Amino acid sequence: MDPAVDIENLVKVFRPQFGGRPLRAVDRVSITIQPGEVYGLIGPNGSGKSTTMKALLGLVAPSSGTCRIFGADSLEVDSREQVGFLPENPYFYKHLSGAETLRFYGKLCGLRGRSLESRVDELLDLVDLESARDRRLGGYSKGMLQRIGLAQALVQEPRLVILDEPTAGVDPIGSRQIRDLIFALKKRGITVFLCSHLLEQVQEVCDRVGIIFRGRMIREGQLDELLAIEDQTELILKDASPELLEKINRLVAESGGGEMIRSGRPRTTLERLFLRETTDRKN
Ligand SMILES: Nc1ncnc2c1ncn2[C@@H]1O[C@H](COP(=O)(O)OP(=O)(O)OP(=O)(O)O)[C@@H](O)[C@H]1O
Repeated sequence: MDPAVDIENLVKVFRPQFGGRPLRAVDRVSITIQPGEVYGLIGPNGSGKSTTMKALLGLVAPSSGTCRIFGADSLEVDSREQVGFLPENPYFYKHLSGAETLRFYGKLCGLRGRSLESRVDELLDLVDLESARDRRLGGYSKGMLQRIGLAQALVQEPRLVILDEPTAGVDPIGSRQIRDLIFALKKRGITVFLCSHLLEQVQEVCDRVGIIFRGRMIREGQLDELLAIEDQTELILKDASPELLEKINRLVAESGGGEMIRSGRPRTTLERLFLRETTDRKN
């Protein structure tokens, strides 16, 4: 099966219109995302996350390298058929209601009649905006707007959803709702490619993470592996008596009384890893 996302050696150089130095916004970035995975791209402001996503969507032409969606080159219009996109700053017609907005996008995707109406109902229910369906978007909160944006991205039942900062400007409760929606997408087998500055949320929802810094991918992997501290071992014991702990402290002896739940390396947090990789780095 083709990967959902296959970005190979992507380079994007922006050339200033009136002279000045060209900017290498993305520098030989490769990302492969398998169907059903939730992948998070993190990095400081201006590190090339949005440009990478736009190149994948065919909105920005790569200077070199290729981007493929389920095997189809991003420069071909057909590649976007299976993709839903929530941009960083989605624009909506403020005078339309939630239901009208989804109906509008549904029509653009070729839905009509009953199937359009039932899709609109289903999406409003999914993003928990059923009670606000007839209110104009001009009166929606930021969190509600992000959720209607997410519903819009799901109109044509995409197999891949690309979310550029889905929780930007959303309060913790709204962020939690969006996190739960991402879980719901994963449950349905939909591939999610997101970028976010909310590292705790990325840690919660993503299977794999890439850290991009000044256009380059500096770390990538399964969260478990990335967050493992290499030179330490952790023992988690259930019902361990003080005597047992003492024994363990003395010799790390065989347990006897307690039950070993898990042994492995303790985890750092994604936030600490991110800060270590980006702020301590000169280049
Ligand atoms: N159309 C453009 N023309 C010129 N430079 C651009 C253009 N789009 C992006 N850039 C530059 O490319 C670099 C990467 O920008 P990009 O938006 O991809 O970063 P980002 O990681 O998404 O940042 P943020 O977290 O702030 O959204 C930045 O220096 C930005 O100024």
